[in-house]
Amino acid sequence: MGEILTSAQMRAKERRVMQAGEVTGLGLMERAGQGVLDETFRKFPDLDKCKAHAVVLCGPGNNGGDGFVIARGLFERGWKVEVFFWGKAEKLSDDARQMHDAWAALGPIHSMTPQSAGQGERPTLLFDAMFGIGISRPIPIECALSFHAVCDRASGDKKVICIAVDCPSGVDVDTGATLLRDDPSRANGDTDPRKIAERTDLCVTFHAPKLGHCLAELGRHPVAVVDIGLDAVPADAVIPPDGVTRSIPPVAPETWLKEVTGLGRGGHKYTRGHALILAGGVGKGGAGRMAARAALRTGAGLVTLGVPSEALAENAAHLNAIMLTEISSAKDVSQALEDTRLSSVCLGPGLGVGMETRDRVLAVLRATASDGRRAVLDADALSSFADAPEVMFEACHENVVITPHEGEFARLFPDLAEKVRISDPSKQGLGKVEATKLAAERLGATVLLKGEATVLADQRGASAIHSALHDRAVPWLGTAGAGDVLAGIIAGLTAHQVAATSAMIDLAAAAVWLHAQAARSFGPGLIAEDLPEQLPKVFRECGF
Ligand SMILES: NC(=O)C1=CN([C@@H]2O[C@H](COP(=O)(O)OP(=O)(O)OC[C@H]3O[C@@H](n4cnc5c(N)ncnc54)[C@H](OP(=O)(O)O)[C@@H]3O)[C@@H](O)[C@H]2O)[C@@H](O)CC1
Ligand SMILES: Nc1ncnc2c1ncn2[C@@H]1O[C@H](COP(=O)(O)OP(=O)(O)O)[C@@H](O)[C@H]1O
Ligand SMILES: [K+]
Repeated sequence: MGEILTSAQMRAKERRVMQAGEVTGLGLMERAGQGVLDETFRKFPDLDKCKAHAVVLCGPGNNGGDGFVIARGLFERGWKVEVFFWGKAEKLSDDARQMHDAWAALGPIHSMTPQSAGQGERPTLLFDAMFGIGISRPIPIECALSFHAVCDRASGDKKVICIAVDCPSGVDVDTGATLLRDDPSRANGDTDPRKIAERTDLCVTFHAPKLGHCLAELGRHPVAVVDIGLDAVPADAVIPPDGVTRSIPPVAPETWLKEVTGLGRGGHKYTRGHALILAGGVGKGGAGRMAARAALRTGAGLVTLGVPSEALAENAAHLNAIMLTEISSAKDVSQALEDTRLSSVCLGPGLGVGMETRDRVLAVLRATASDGRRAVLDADALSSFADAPEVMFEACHENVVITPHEGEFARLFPDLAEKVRISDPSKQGLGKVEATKLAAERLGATVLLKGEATVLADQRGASAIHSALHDRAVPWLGTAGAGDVLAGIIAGLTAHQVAATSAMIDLAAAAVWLHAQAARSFGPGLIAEDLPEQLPKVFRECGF
């Protein structure tokens, strides 16, 4: 599908499809509940053959409605099913009420308390259908305790397999954060709602992943997406295309990569572009050299490393295909960029924090402001503006991408970073995606916020997430210099003439994918130098 939705977008979509008469709320709920079962048995095929024991915890909203469908589906398969309900039947929505009543005709509904839920034998499966995308405040402590009481029942010693319906209860799917109570002393041990996500083995969501599913905070369980028939109405009939956060990689990464980057097309070295990478002084050139090598391996026709005069000898001893030039000041930067064959510039890695770097950044931004050339600002190029970020914001333009990690992001956007730490949306907390979008708007350029989940946003409101979680996890990418290589890959991709028509955010997203793919392909033991050398294999596998 390739789209990642917010809870509001999901609801808008659901409403639109129902208005179109394509499906009823009851029909959606039935498909949702059955879909959870299908995905559960796909993930745990051995359970499909047995008639085991399950507990379903149902909440007061439509998430609970899905739970009653799940209970009925399991009962019809011959399972022993216990249902606990937190809420009042008369307050349920019509759809959830009907599902409640349909279950009530088959089996008892127990009131959910930690005491009642803790009785009896440990089940094979526990379905958490307490709260889904409608959560607006931290979940009741009794619900959290009931969940754990089932997992920890004294009778039996097997691990209970926990399935989250739509999301682990208590998680805000727009941010991936768990809503916490004000009083931290009441959020310890099993009363800490984050523990539910930690114990979750599989989360089954509907139609499309939500933002929170793609961000690391939600937990490390796999997420399955089931089709509940909402594709009858195209997404952009409901939400403008730029409003939907895209998932990187999309469904067909190779085709996407070719379209966005133009890689694999013909041309000579000048049409493949010339990237200029600025590196630091004596003994500080490694980061810049790695970025330069990544740019060359990514397909820039030429790459020049610009270093201060005193570092020329050191760098000359390290370089062959990469050219070397002296760039000792902001004036040298401006002069170098008078050569318009230089089609992309990358600066930051190893450059040093201070006024000199700041001046070089401003020289690059001035030189590229109106001629379509691209600039990548990373590391020290960003930290040098910690005292005066607005100076950088003022000079940035749509052909710039900044690639901060969370620390660098906080230096430039301290107010946004602070709000990301607040988990309660009623206190103006922000998710990582929303914060990145606001940062990009402020900057007037593309922001690439790195991490396990890398979030990208641009000045037009477009956004994307590359989620290195679950089957795409590459923890070994957390190695010194990996970010320098990413900056170089972007410089390499954006240097290319055929990439001139692609939006910066798309090229940066392609770079993030190539970077992670190179790390996946190399495997554990990876060091940053290995990344550029792994790119040819990745390109071959993509059919270039
Ligand atoms: N949308 C779709 O496309 C589809 C949605 N489907 C399913 O519906 C789910 C969304 O349902 P939902 O909107 O009813 O919200 P849900 O997550 O059940 O929780 C809200 C309820 O909890 C209550 N409540 C909240 N916080 C509380 C607290 N701390 N303590 C106590 N109560 C609290 C809140 O009460 P209120 O805030 O109004 O007082 C309300 O009653 C979704 O996740 C998916 O599973 C599928 O069936 C098919 C397609
Ligand atoms: N656990 C992880 N899983 C996936 N990617 C990671 C992980 N840790 C780090 N990365 C990626 O590695 C890179 C690290 O960049 P950065 O923090 O700038 O490192 P450095 O400054 O050492 O180059 C980023 O692209 C980031 O997304
Ligand atoms: K849930």
